[in-house]
This record gives sequence, C-alpha cells and structure tokens, in this order.
Amino acid sequence: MSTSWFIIANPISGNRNFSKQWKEIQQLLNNKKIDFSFAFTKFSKHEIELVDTAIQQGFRNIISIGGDGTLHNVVNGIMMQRYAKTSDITIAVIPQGTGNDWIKTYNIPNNVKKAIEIIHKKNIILQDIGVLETDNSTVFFNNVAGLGYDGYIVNKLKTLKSFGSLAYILSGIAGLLFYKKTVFKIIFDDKILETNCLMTVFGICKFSGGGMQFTKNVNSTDGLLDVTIAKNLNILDLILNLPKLYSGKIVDHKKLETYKTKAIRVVPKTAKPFIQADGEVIGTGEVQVKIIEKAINFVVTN
Ligand SMILES: Nc1ncnc2c1ncn2[C@@H]1O[C@H](COP(=O)(O)OP(=O)(O)OP(=O)(O)O)[C@@H](O)[C@H]1O
Repeated sequence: MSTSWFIIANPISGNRNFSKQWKEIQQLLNNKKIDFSFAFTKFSKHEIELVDTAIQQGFRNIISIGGDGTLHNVVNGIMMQRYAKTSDITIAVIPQGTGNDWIKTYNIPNNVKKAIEIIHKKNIILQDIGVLETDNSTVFFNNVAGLGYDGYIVNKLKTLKSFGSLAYILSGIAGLLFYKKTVFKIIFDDKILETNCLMTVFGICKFSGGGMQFTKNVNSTDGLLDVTIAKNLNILDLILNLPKLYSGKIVDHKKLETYKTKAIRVVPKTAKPFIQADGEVIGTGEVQVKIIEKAINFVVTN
C-alpha cells in the first residue's frame, strides 16, 4: 500500500485564481516533503471516478482540494469503491471553496499554508458518515444534510454562485420570501411526528449554509445523527433570530425540536421539497437517513 497522498483538485471551486494556488500548493507540499500524485476534476462528480482509480492503484491517503462539494464527492467515491475498507482510508482537505462548512467543525483554517501544516502533522479522527436514500438514489454525506428550506436555499445558490459569499445571503432572502412550508411525517425510534415543517436537518458535523448551526451537541464520532426539526418557524422568527442561527443558540427556540438517532425517515405530505447533502442538491421528496459509525479517517487540527 502506498503511504503517498493522492490529490484530487477541483480547478473551478472557489473564486480564486486556481493555477496560481496550485503552484503554491505544490511548493508547500514539496517543502514539507509530502509525497503526492494528483489529478484535476474535469466535470461534476469526476471525483468519484478519480477516487476509485486511486484506491484501486493502492492509495489510501487522499487530499481533496476544493470546497464542500468536492469533499462530498471524494467521500462518496470512498464509500462506493470496493478495493479497501473505508476505515483504512484517510482524507485531508486543502480548502478552496466559497462556503467550506465541514472544515469549521474541526477549526481547520481556510488557508492553504496552515492546511498543509495540518496534513504534515497528520492528526486523524475516525468520523461517522451519513447515508441518505431518496426514491431513486443513495448518497453519502460527511457534514450536514436536510430537506425543506435548506434544500430550497442550496438549489437557489446554484443560480447565484457568481455572487460569491453574498450568494448565501441572497438565497436566504429568496427562501424567506418564497419558500412554502410542507407537512412532514417524521418516523424514528418509536416516534411518529406529523407537523408543518420549515425543514428537517441531519447533522454529523456542526456547520451548514455558510457557517450556520442548526444541530445540538454535535459529536461526529458517536454513531448518531443530530436531528433538528424546525417546525412552524416563520420569516419573522428567522429574521429576529439571525445571530442565533450562527451562534447555534437557535436550537433552544420553542419551535425547534432536537433528537439523536441512528435512523430516520421523513415523508413530505403536501409538496416535494428539495433534499440537500453537504450543500449539493440530491433530489426531492421522501428520504431515509442512516449513519455508519466511524467510517472514514479525516486529518484534523489537534
Ligand atoms: N471540472 C469541473 N467542472 C465542473 N464541475 C466540477 C468540476 N470539478 C468538480 N466539479 C463540481 O463542482 C461542484 C462544486 O464544487 P465545490 O463545492 O467544491 O466548490 P465551491 O462551490 O466553490 O465551494 P463550497 O461548496 O465550499 O462553497 C462539485 O459538485 C463538483 O463535482
């Protein structure tokens, strides 16, 4: 097995000059004597194929250069391949994206030089991975997934990408104005809840939507999904509680319920809202979500 790193870089992630960044990254890796091979993604979800080939060739250490979308696809490639146990594989991230929510849970700075120092130290955590099944697909997630308002925003974000970080705010405003709540039937453990719902969120890590926190007491290695059911929240509630969306205090709001569980099913009754996983639109309608405890190693700050 190779101890060398295989880099998968998304040249279109973020809004920085990638070829300049790539030169700097290679230089910094060489300075630290970190041995690597690399490939650039040429189309959306190309990461999955590149990971598959790298693992087949014997690589067990993968660096994802990009944003949350790139990392999400690298994780999916690892979970879908059949050559190695996923817990024998390690992922490190050199952030390039505009949002980069996964790195925030582990205090990995959005800075190439510091990210490479962290890779050099190679402190690892064996993290849980979520499994989300829709009517016609199975997708893995490493950060946060959900359906309803958050799915609407992620979908809107695609069309507003050119606005950079402002796109999150614009999408949020569009959601406030146009998103219509749906009745969700939510089934988990011995419970069945039926409620008008703004969104239901499934967390492994803490942050989504560009730094917002909707989940409570997150633990990324306990084998449990941190579920938040945001019920009848309205526009005014969201606007008045804006700072709490970022501080995480929103989970104490009386219109929110939080649970920890291993598996959950959500059936929207009155519409087919968008489903998102790690900031990527996965589909619409009903979802079934499970968790795989301690599935992949990630390089994190210590
Ligand atoms: N060469 C490519 N051409 C088009 N799409 C690509 C290419 N390479 C990767 N992608 C896709 O780009 C998507 C978005 O990338 P990513 O999320 O990493 O960047 P970002 O949007 O800038 O960052 P963030 O999500 O953190 O804001 C991913 O779904 C990925 O599959």
